[in-house]
This record gives sequence, structure tokens and C-alpha cells, in this order.
Amino acid sequence: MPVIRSGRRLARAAGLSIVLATLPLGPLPALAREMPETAAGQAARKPNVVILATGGTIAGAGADAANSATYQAAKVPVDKLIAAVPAIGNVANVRGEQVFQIASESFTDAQLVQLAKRVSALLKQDDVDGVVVTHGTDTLEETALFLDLVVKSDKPIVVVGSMRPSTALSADGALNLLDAVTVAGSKEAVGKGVMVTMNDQIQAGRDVTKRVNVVPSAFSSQWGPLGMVVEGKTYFFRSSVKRHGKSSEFDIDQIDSLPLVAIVYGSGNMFPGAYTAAVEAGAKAIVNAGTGNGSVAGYLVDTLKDLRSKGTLIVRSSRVGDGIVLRNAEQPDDKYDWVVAHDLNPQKAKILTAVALTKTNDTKELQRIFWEY
Ligand SMILES: NC(=O)CC[C@H](N)C(=O)O
Repeated sequence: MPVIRSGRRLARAAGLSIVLATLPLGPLPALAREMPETAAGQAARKPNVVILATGGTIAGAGADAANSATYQAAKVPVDKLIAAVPAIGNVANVRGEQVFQIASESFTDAQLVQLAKRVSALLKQDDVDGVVVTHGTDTLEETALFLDLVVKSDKPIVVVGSMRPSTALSADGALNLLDAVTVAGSKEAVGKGVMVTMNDQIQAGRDVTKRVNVVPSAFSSQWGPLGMVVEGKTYFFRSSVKRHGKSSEFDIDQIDSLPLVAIVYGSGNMFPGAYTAAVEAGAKAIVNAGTGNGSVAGYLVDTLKDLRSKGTLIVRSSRVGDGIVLRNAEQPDDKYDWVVAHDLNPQKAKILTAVALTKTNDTKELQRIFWEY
């Protein structure tokens, strides 16, 4: 079998695919068998993938193999990450750039913008077929959605992390990274939006969320994964219908900063200061991570109406995380001029709100954006 495969590849490179396609499977023609496959020829057919490293557990190191939760994130530089997975060289020509070396809870909007600009610039290059971003898992879902919204390219972008440091037993980073490079270099991934490869699965960056804090199967989406990577092959079963990449109206080349958006977490026994303090600190919008249907306590409604009348945007999401928040369910959004976050959880709603506010603060437009992205 290896001989047959290598012969096919060789024939394709030599422009013989039509001839080969008409041949039955079986012994190869003498020409394909005898021509040696050069390293340069192999490299020419492999996709070029750039790995942008930002830190996180995938670059973490612990004192002992038993340390799966106690370790230091953001320690291992990108060249070592790549060198630790030699199989990457079989699927792509890779090079790495160290963009940051931080835990992802320390990401700010400034870093999101800087990272997205770099991804965008790289994907404009003819010699780059895809980009992988290694990332801490805590805010990976925010970065994945942000890139999905603002990088106007159909080339694959894969954001990847790990739940265990490389020093731990059953470390998951090496396979997650290999899968990320495989997807970033695959033709089937073109136009699919930003993806996340964790635990053998390919998730939509828009949908995926971290649901468990300590296991390799931490990431999932209420709409299911897009596919899987098994033994180095990508298998897609669905794709997102939401606007992203080239079909997005947002472009990181036009964005230099993001407005401040705050999340206020709903519970029993709330107090108005949680909302008013956010606005005093400069928040242009508040995502209400409300209970259930994105609910607002009766005794807080006047506070939120007042903030809206003075210009603060109110976006109702839900602390439940899954499901969809519908307009005028439990609260009269039309009357109060509030927006609903649809199926986006609070942290994702915060990202879309900030991106949308770079273009408009009209609530009808903002609501349209929440339906479409
Ligand atoms: N698994 C992880 O990557 C978590 C480590 C760290 N809190 C981060 O998000 O970067």
C-alpha cells in the first residue's frame, strides 16, 4: 500500500492524475514505480501552516507526571512545541511565531486585536494555506469567535489548546496540535470558519464552549461538533450556517480597538450597583447573564431601563449557557429597546457586542447582527 500511495502522489505531481484515474487499482505503471520521490517534491505538495503561539496549558509544564491540574501555563516556547510532535512534519510545512506567552484569562481586547491582525496578514500571503493558534483554554472560545467574525479569509484557522500540560500522564496537547495542523492544511476545512480541535473533534469556533475545567473532553457545543480527526484524516459531517470569514461584514483591518463591554451575572438577591458600576467604569454595553431565559429581576428593571435611556446597550443572554434567548420572552425587549443574544452564551455575546459596536449602536442593527452571526 505505501508504494501505491506514493506512486499516486508522484503521478499527481507530474500531472498524471487523469491517466492514473483510468487505471484499475493494482500494480503501478513502471514509470511511477521507478521515479524516486524527492524531498523537495514531497514538500511542494504539503500545505504551509503557520503556528501562532500564545501560551496556555498546551505550553504548560508541571513538576511531575502526576500534575494534571497543578502546573504553570505558558512556559514552553513555540519551537519546542513543534519539535515535540515530529509527525507534524508529515502533514504540513510548519513554522512558528511566539505572539504572546500568557495564560488565556490574561487576554485583553488589545491582545485579541493584535492576534487577529497577525492572522489576517498571514492568510493574505500566497505561501500560507492555514493558521493554527495555540491558546489557553479558559478564553479560547472568545478568541475563536472573535477570529471567526473579523478575519476576512476562507483559509482555515484552527485554535487549539490542551487540558493537560505536556509533562502530565496522558497529555492531550500533542495530538490536539497535530490535529490542528492537519485541519489547517486540509482542503475540506476551507470556508468552514474558525475551528477548534480538541479531544479528536473538530468544533465550530463560534459554537464551542469550555464546559468542564479538568478533563480532555472539556469542550463541546450545543449544536454538536463539525467532525473528527482520526489517524490524521479529517472527517466533516456538518458546517455552520452563520456568517463568518469572507461573508462577514467585519474586518480586523478596519478595527484597532474594541469598546468595553461588561457581563453582569444573574442570581437571586442582585443589586443595582453591579450594573451601574460597569457603566461608570466605561462599559458601552452590558451583557446580562440572566437566569433562565436571560431574565432580569423585577427590582432591577428600572435600573436597566434607565441605563438604556442614557445610551448603554443592554444585551440579554443567559447564565444557562445552552438554549436560545428569544425577544420579548419574560421581558418586553421591543418596549425597553433591549437586544437578545440568541444562542450565544454571555462571554460570546460580549465578543459579538463589542465587534458590532465598532460599526453601529442602532439596536435594530445590533439585533440583526445577533440573528446572523
Ligand atoms: N487548560 C488551560 O489551558 C488552562 C490554563 C490557563 N488558565 C489558560 O487558560 O491559559
